[in-house]
Amino acid sequence: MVQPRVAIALGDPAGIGAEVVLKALAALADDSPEDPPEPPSKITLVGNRALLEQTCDRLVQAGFSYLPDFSTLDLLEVPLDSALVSQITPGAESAASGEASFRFLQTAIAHTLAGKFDGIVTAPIAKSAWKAAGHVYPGQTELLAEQAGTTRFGMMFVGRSPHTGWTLRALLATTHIPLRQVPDALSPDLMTRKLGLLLDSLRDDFRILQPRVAIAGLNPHSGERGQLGHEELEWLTPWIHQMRQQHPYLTLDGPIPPDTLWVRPGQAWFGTSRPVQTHDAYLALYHDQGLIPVKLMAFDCAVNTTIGLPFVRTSPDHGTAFDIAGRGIADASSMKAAIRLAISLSAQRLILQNQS
Ligand SMILES: NC(=O)C1=CN([C@@H]2O[C@H](COP(=O)(O)OP(=O)(O)OC[C@H]3O[C@@H](n4cnc5c(N)ncnc54)[C@H](O)[C@@H]3O)[C@@H](O)[C@H]2O)C=CC1
Ligand SMILES: NCC(=O)COP(=O)(O)O
Repeated sequence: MVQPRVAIALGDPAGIGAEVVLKALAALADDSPEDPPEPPSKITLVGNRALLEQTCDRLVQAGFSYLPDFSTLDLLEVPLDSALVSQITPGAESAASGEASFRFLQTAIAHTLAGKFDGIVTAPIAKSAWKAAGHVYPGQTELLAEQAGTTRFGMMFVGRSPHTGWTLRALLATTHIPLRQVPDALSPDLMTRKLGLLLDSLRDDFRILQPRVAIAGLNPHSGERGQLGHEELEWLTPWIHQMRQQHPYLTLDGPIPPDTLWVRPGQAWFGTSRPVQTHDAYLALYHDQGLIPVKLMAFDCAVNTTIGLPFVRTSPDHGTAFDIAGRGIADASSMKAAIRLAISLSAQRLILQNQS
C-alpha cells in the first residue's frame, strides 16, 4: 500500500496560511461521508513553531475549538530569529513575513528534493513581501521550478464541482507578467510546450488518454477574421491545425472566443437540464483570462497545481488575504482541496513508479 509523504509549507505568517492549514487538517480528520476517502498519508508542516502557536492561540480566542491536536502534528521546524518573529503581525505584509515564507518554502523544497517528501502543498505567500525581503520571483511556482532544475512547467487550476461532480482543469499559457507583454510572450513554441505538459499531466495524473482540449483565442471574438486582432490568423489557428496532425488521439478545439469559451464549463459546473459537451482541459492564454472564470466558478475549491515538476505541488487558489488575517474567519475549503489533491496525485505517482 502506498503512503505518500506530503509537506505543507505554511506561507506568509502575516496572512491566512497557517489558519487555513490548521482548519483544513481538522476538517480532513472529520471528513464527511460524501467526500471520497484519500489514501493514507503522512503530513508534515514546514514552518516555525512560535508563529504556529500564535495562530493556534488566535483561533482559540476567535472561538474556533475544533483544531487538530497540536502535539500530534509533525512539524519540520524552520528556525527564525526572535527579532524577525517579533516583527510579524497578522495583516501587515513585511520583509520579515516575506523572509519567513521564503524560508518555509525553500526548506520544503530542499527536503523534497532530498527524498523526504513526495509532494508539497504551499500556503499563500505575497510576491511583494518576498521582494521586500530581497527574493524577486514572479511567484512560488518559479522558485519551485528553479530549485527542481526545470524550465518546463505550467500553472494549472483543478476543481471538482460540488454541484455536479464535473472536473474543471484550466492551464495558463502565460502567468505573472504585465498584460501589455502577453501578445509578445505568446508563440507557437510556448504553446507547444504548454500543450505537451498538459497532455502529460492529463495522461499521468488524471488517466485521460484521449483528451479533449479547448484553446482560447487572444482577441475579442478570436479576432473576428482579423478585424479585431491578427494573432489568431497569423499563428494560433495554423498552430492548432499542426497540433491536430501531430496528436491524432487528441481532440483540439479553438481558437474559441475567450468569452464564450467559459459558457459550457459554467453550465457543467453549476448544472443545467440539457447535456453539455465539455473539454477535459481549457488552455487560457493569460492569467486573468483563465482565473476570472475559475474563481467565479470555484473560488472555494479550486487548486493551483504546478505541472512538470519532479514532485507534486498544489496550493489553494486564493492569496494571503491580509484584510482578514488573524480574525479566524478564513474559509479553508480550497486548502483542504489542495491537500486532498496533493495526497491523491502523490499516491498516483508512487503507484506508477512501483509499476515501472
Ligand atoms: N498561491 C499563492 O501564493 C497566491 C498568492 N497571492 C498573493 O496574495 C496577495 C493578496 O492577493 P489578492 O489579490 O488580494 O487575493 P486574495 O485571494 O488574498 O484576496 C482576495 C479577497 O478574497 C478574500 N479571501 C481570500 N482567501 C480567502 C479565504 N480562504 N477565505 C475567505 N476569504 C478569502 C480576501 O479576504 C480578499 O477580500 C498578493 O500578494 C498575491 O501575490 C494571490 C494568489 C495566490
Ligand atoms: N494567481 C495565482 C498565484 O498567484 C499563485 O502563484 P504561485 O505563488 O503559486 O506561483
